[in-house]
Amino acid sequence: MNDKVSSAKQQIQEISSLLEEYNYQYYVQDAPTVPDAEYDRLFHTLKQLETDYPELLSANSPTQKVGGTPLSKFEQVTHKIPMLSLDNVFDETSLNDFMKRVMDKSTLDETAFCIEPKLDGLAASIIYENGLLVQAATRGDGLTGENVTENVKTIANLPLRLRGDNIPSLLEVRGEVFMLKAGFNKLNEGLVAAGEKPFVNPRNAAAGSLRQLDSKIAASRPLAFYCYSVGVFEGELANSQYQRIEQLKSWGLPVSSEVKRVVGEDACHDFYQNISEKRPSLAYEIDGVVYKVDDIKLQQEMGFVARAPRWATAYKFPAEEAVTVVENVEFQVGRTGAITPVAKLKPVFVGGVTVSNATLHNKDEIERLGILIGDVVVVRRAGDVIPQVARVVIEQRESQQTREIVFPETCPVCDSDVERIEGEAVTRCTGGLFCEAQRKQAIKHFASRKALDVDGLGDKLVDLLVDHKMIKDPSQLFSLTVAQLSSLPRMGETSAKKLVNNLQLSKKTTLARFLYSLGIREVGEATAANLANHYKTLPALKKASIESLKSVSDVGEIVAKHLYYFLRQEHNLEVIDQLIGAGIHWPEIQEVDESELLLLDKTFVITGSFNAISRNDIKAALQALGAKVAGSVSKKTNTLVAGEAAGSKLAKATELGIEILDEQAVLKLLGKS
Ligand SMILES: NC(=O)c1ccc[n+]([C@@H]2O[C@H](COP(=O)([O-])OP(=O)(O)OC[C@H]3O[C@@H](n4cnc5c(N)ncnc54)[C@H](O)[C@@H]3O)[C@@H](O)[C@H]2O)c1
Ligand SMILES: [Zn+2]
Repeated sequence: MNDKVSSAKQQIQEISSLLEEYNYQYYVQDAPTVPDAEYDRLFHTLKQLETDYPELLSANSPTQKVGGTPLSKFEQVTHKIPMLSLDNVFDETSLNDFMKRVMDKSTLDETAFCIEPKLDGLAASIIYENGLLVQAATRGDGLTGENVTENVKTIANLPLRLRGDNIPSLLEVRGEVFMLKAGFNKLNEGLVAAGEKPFVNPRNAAAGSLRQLDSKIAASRPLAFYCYSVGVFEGELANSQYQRIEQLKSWGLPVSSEVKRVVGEDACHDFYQNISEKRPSLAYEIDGVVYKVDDIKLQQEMGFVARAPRWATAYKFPAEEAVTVVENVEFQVGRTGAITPVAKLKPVFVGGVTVSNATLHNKDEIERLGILIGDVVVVRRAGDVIPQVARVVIEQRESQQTREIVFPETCPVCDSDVERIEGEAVTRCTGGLFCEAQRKQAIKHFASRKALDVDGLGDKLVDLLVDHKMIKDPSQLFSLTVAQLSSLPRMGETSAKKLVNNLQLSKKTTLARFLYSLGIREVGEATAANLANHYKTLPALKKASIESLKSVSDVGEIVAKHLYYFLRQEHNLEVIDQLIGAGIHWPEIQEVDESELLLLDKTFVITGSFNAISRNDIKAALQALGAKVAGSVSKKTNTLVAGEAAGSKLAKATELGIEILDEQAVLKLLGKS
C-alpha cells in the first residue's frame, strides 16, 4: 500500500469512528454534541475519500447506512419497505446536477418535481388497516424500527381513524414527527425550571419525546405530525407524489401546506428562495427543501443507492451553527459605557458568512454558558442576527488549554473604574465625561435641550467636532473659535458666529440643569432637580455619601451608587472643574423656610400645551414652591394643570374628581399674571 492510500485509510477510520460516536449521541441519546454542519462536513469528507479510493469502501461505512439503532427497550418492528435517508446538496450547482440526472433518465414530455419543506424532526411509519391506526414505528436503522404506537396515538393532529372515500384497506403513511417552535421553547423552560437538562433543538426534543416508554410523558409533549409519503398499501393510489399527498389530506391526514408541484429549474430555485425568506415565521423548524421526482413510475425506474433514493434530494439551508474555538476574549466599551465581552473566534463559516467575533453579552451570560478561553464552542448565526455562542462543547474541553475570562477592573478605553451594580447585568465604565468611547454621546447629551440647551449644536455637528479632534469633552466646547468652526464642512461664518454666541449664552444655567447635563446614569431631569434642591451647592453634592444620597426624594440605591462612583472618578472631576473654569454658572439656591413653601407635599401633573409659558417653566416654578410634579394621574394627584388639547389625563382627573387648573389659573397661582 502506498503512502497516500495508507493515509487515506487512516483518515477513513478516524472519520468513521467519529461519525459512529456522533450517530450514537444523536440517534440513541437524542443529545448531539456537535452541530449538524460539523457532522455533514465529516460525512462529505468521508464520501469523497471513498469515491477517490473505492477499494477502501466498506459495507459498514456510515455512508452506507441509515443512521439510527433501534433501542432494545422497545418492541422491534420490521419495515416491509426500508425507510431510507436522503442525499443532500448545499448549493444550486449540485441541485442542478441532480435535476439533470433526473431529466437524462426521464422520457416524460414534462418532468415535474414535488417540492416539500424538509421538516426537522424524525421519520415515522404509521399503518392504517381499514382506516384504523394499528401500528406506528420509528425509522431505526432503516430496516428495523421501534414500536411507538401508544406514543404516536397521543399526537394531537394525527387521526386514529381515517375518513372519506376509497381508503386503501392497508395504508402505511410515512412522515415526520416534529415539535412546534413555541411548544419547544415552553418545554425547555419547564425542564430548566425543574432543574433538568433542556433539549438542544426541536428535532432532538421530538425524538426524545417520541421514544419514551411512558406514553403519558409523550402525551404531555407538544408533538405534531406531517405526512410526506406512502410505504406499503393495498388499494388504488395516484401515480404522482403530489397527488398522493392530496389524497392523504382528503382522508384527514395532516400534510404541510407548503408542498408544491412545479416544472422547470427556475420554479425549483424560486421555491427555495421563497421558503428561505418565510422560514423564520414558520411555526416549525425546517432545515431545507426536499425535491422529489413527481412521477411514481420514474421514481421506481431510478431506484436507490445504499442509503437514499436516486429520485430525491434535500437542498439544505446554510448551517446556522458551527463549531470553533474561543481564542481570546476582548472587552468593548459602548457609547453608553456598557462593557461587552466579545469572544475572538478561530474564523468559521456559519449562516453564510465567515465569523470571527461573537458577543458574550455580559457576566451573567458567561456564567450561564460556563465558557472559558480556549473552549470549543458552537457558534450560531441565524438570519441577520449577530453571531452568538450557543453552547460550550464540554466533551472537547482540554483543561490545560483553557483559562478563565477575567473582567477588567478599569475601563479598557479610558482606565476609569468599572462598576456593576447589583441587579444589573451590565458592567459599565464610570468615566462618562472623559471616556473616548462615550465622548460623542456625552457631548450630545450635554448640549441637549433639557441640559445646557445649546442652540445650533446638533448631533451631526458633535460627530464632526469629535471626528475632527476639535473637542474631547464638553468643557472644550467653550474654547472653540469662529475660525475653527467655519473650517468644518457645511459651516459658514455666520452659523459659526451664532454658535459661539449661543455657547456663551448657555453658560448661564441652573444647578439642576448642570447636574442633568453631566449625563450620570439614571439621573434624569427630575432627579437632578431634587438633588439641586437638596444639596444646594455642587461641593455639598460631591461630598455626599451613598447613604446621604439615598435620603433625597426619588433617589434609590442604584441611582445613589451611579452618582457616587461618577463623582469619585478623577477624570470626571477634572472635566467638571474645567466646565466651571470655562464660566458655567448658576444662581445660588436660597435657603428657604419650609413654612413659606406654598405647595409643599402637593402633587401636580401637567398635561396639554400652553401659550404664554412652557411646560418646563411651569414645572420648575411649581417645584420651587415645594410641589412634586408627577407623570401620571392617580389618586395621589392633588392638581392637574391642563393646557390646550389635554386628553386622557384630563378625563381621568375629572373622573377622580381632582382639582383642574387651566393656563390662566396656573399663571395666577404662580404669581405670573
Ligand atoms: N449533530 C450530530 O451529531 C448528528 C449526528 C447524526 C446525524 N445528524 C444529522 O442528521 C442528518 C442525517 O440524518 P438523516 O439520515 O435523518 O437524514 P436527513 O435528515 O438529512 O434526511 C432524511 C430525513 O429527512 C426527513 N424529512 C423531512 N422532511 C421530509 C420530506 N418532505 N420528505 C422526505 N423526508 C423528509 C425524514 O426524517 C428523513 O428520514 C445529517 O445530515 C446530520 O445533519 C447530526
Ligand atoms: Zn471608559
